Amino acid sequence: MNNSTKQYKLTALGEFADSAVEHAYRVHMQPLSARHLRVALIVWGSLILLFGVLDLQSLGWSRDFYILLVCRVLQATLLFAFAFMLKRRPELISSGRVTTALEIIGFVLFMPIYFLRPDIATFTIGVIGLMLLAMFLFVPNRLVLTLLAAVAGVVLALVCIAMNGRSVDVLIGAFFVLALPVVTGFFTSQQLHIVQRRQYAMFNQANKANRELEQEMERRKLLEQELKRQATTDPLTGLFNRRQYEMLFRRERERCRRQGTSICLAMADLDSFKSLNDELGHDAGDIALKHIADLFTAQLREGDVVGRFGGEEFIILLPDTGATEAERVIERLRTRLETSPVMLKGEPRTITATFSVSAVWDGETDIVETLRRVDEGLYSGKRAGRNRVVVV
Ligand SMILES: Nc1nc2c(ncn2[C@@H]2O[C@H](COP(=O)(O)OP(=O)(O)OP(=O)(O)O)[C@@H](O)[C@H]2O)c(=O)[nH]1
Repeated sequence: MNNSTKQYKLTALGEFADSAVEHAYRVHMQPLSARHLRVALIVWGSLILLFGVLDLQSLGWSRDFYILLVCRVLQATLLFAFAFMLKRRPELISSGRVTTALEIIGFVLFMPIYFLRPDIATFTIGVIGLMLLAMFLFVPNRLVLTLLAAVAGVVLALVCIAMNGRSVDVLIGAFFVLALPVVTGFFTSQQLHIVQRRQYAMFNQANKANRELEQEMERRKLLEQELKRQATTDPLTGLFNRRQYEMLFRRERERCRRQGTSICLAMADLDSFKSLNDELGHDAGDIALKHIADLFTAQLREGDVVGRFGGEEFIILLPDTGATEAERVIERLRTRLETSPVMLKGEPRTITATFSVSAVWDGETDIVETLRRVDEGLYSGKRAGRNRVVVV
């Protein structure tokens, strides 16, 4: 038996064995049960009043008629009042105690008919039988409580018959007449309880499976985004990696070509970074790389694209920018780097870089061709003494 089957196990009385599940079920069913009960109460009260016409026919405006009328009006008022209350407070039915008390009071108030209308005694027993059956089928309540109210009704009826001096044979006959609807009602209602709870269990299981599926889809989406991020960015600086950069270059190159604007590519190679690593350690070198990545990103326009090409080399794509403007931007970047020391091991450390910048020429659709030229510029910048911008 798996967990879910165990959780929704049913007792012989058609309730969930797990009290928390049973409680949740009753709360779930409360609005519907309250509506059903309100209809049942209104029909029940109306029938009780309607049968007063029959009393009048046979008793006339007699004392007995008035006693019966008071009983009927009391009963109907009680039922209508409860139906009205249920509209505002449907939670009254969730424990079943109020409904059961009402059923027993209903039986008590019904019994005077048996004494005051001996002419229809057999008919009255039949009506009690019908009431018992209706109680099981139309009054939503816990099966065990309905059974309790029904037994109380049968005992009351039998006591009334006995008090009326009827023979044991009549008593036994009445017992069977009343027991039959109780047994029939009990087993029919039990099946209804079981079917409704099975539907509820299935509904909950389907909901749970849906929720799990949604969570799994969400998890996969996040995983996919994370994988994509890992595949496209450099883990240390968060900048685009080489593979992604090549794709972005082609896209921006094509966009600028369509719009008839220029596009420039620049590279920055940190100066003497090896000695920084050797002196302060690899971790300090990482902090410096991160600092430079943040500085470049902060200094450039939103449309500019910064990437890390591995090691201590950065690449900068400047879409919609001519060569003169690009040189100015890159020179500003170089100066800003030179004047923004980074704190390494508690000491400010100035880092410089050699830059090379070039316009992407017509016909250069692949980054490799432009890169070759920019790389040469970088090389000559290093040879010329570093910390400078070379335009190629
Ligand atoms: N901390 C750190 N260092 C790196 C990383 N990638 C590359 N480096 C280091 O960057 C240094 C690059 O050294 P070189 O290629 O000799 O260049 P350089 O010392 O900057 O000298 P020039 O470029 O000629 O000015 C090496 O020491 C690499 O280990 C990294 O991710 N983190």
